[in-house]
Amino acid sequence: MKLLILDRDGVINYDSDAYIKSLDEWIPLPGAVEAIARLSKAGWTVAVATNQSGLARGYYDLATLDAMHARLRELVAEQGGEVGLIVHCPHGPDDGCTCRKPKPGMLQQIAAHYATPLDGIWFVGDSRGDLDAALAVHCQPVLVKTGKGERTLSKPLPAGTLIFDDLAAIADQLLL
Ligand SMILES: O=P(O)(O)OC[C@@H](O)[C@H]1O[C@@H](OP(=O)(O)O)[C@@H](O)[C@@H](O)[C@@H]1O
Ligand SMILES: [Mg+2]
Ligand SMILES: [Zn+2]
Repeated sequence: MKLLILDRDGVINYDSDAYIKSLDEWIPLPGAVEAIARLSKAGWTVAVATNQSGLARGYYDLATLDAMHARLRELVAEQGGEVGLIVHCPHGPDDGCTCRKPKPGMLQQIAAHYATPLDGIWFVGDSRGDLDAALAVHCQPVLVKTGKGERTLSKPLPAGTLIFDDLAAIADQLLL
């Protein structure tokens, strides 16, 4: 199965150290919507695994998060593509959940949904926790330089991590 799993903030849309707290703050990165559409039109399933501790922190509610994801789906659909399963972790760092990256719970949830193994599946993120979540379930860790990617790149990376400028470059590579 051609499955690609993406982190959201810093990969699909701009991220902020102040969190993405409203639909207005949710702004796609250049080329990201087009990249998802190109991939899905070429037969790829593009799923999303995103930490959303802002919910636990009370910065925004589930309706706002859902509106962001509806906007993403709408924009990709306008380009003739579609977005697969979007899974989020609503918990805070101290909640001890199994889904907050770097734990791999969301990746496992996506694999179960599509009844497919995760080995070698690319998981694209901008933070070290994304890369560690990938490694925990034998996904291929992929770092983009957008969002917190440059910050992540300033420290040693897990061996074998693939590095790309942005999601558009990843689509170019996968669609070669
Ligand atoms: O990159 P993904 O997983 O899609 O989402 C990250 C967001 O949930 C937020 O995660 C927070 O980390 P803490 O949850 O406070 O550790 C901070 O890094 C914020 O800047 C960021 O917007
Ligand atoms: Mg991120
Ligand atoms: Zn969680």
